[in-house]
Amino acid sequence: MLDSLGREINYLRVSVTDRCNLRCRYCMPEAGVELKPHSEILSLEEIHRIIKVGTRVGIRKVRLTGGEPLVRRNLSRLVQMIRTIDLIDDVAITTNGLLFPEMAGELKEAGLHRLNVSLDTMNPEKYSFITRNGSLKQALRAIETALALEFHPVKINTVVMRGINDDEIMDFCRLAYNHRLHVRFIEFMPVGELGFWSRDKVITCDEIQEMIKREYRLSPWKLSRGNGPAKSYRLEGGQGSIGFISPMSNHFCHECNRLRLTADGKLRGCLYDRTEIDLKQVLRQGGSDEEILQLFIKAINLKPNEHKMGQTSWGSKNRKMYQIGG
Ligand SMILES: Nc1nc2c(ncn2[C@@H]2O[C@H](COP(=O)(O)OP(=O)(O)OP(=O)(O)O)[C@@H](O)[C@H]2O)c(=O)[nH]1
Ligand SMILES: C[S@@+](CC[C@H](N)C(=O)[O-])C[C@H]1O[C@@H](n2cnc3c(N)ncnc32)[C@H](O)[C@@H]1O
Ligand code: SF4
Ligand code: SF4
Repeated sequence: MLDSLGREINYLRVSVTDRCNLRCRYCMPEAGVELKPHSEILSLEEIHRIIKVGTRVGIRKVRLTGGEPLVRRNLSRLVQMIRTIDLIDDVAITTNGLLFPEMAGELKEAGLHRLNVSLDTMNPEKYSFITRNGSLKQALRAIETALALEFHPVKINTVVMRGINDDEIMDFCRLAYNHRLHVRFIEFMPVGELGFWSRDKVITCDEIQEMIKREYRLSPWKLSRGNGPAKSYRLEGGQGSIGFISPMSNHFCHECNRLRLTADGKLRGCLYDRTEIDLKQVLRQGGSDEEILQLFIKAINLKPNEHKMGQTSWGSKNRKMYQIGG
């Protein structure tokens, strides 16, 4: 379905849990995280039903995210259930990867098409610092496993933060040059856990690209699956590719194609905008598919034209990134 700006909405990002096995500094507080009780979280059947109704407004692509999607019990079963919906042609997850090696086989069998692994550094101490105690070794094993099982494409999400990991930009390029990986450099957004964000930590994608161009020739590139908000390039002569996600310096709201479903059943038209539509209440009161469909249409009609990251602050009332799914 087209929204009021003529944007075709065909992508649903589903947060399957607000729990996580890491505590990244920019995303979650170290302690005192208020988690929703299980009864408030959508069941697999509820998620499946919502996605199925979503196909009637044109949803074709689903991403499972969180919190950490791999900590959700029976995630593979959910993938399998989503794959039974004929009109959905792309099922992906965004994950920190730590639990992936043990689950990779069952996810592949369930029909998962592809995954994006978040990795901000390849230095073990820094990884442990950013994630508050995560093991880099485990995250790297996830990437190796994904390549070995021939998930394609395997994307790496790297949030670039000045003074934290900007000295590793060329290392990430080398990773993409030497392996069949797609590394995306993401501008640091003032969303989520703002204590760690500051304007001077933001590095624009233009700056990053300038740096890379001194060493590599880039040619524009389109991936076979999932060309979300990233502008992608092949590194000439290399095996993989790189991409840039620039929500701060050059936002992509005019071509935004997505809705978000929170783990507790709220539909959001925008990562930044606080407006939410309660699907769970309608579902649990015995609402019909037609009623759910109308709420999808309402969410699409309420989608803002663009975010206001530069002008309004995130505010303590907004949800955290782990509650929305990134
Ligand atoms: N501002 C903004 N940032 C987004 C949006 N979607 C994703 N991002 C950010 O981009 C990064 C990568 O997101 P992913 O979860 O990998 O999803 P994607 O880029 O849509 O994935 P592909 O389908 O593989 O292209 C994350 O850091 C997100 O927070 C969005 O709609 N708006
Ligand atoms: C919230 S996480 C959820 C999925 C999974 N736990 C993971 O880390 O991949 C989704 C993505 O949002 C990104 N993210 C979180 N906070 C961000 C911020 N302030 N700016 C840019 N990206 C952010 C993370 O790096 C991650 O790639
Ligand atoms: S970015 Fe992902 S892995 Fe890190 S705390 Fe947030 S939800 Fe967890
Ligand atoms: S900030 Fe909102 S409108 Fe802009 S791309 Fe992201 S979700 Fe879409």
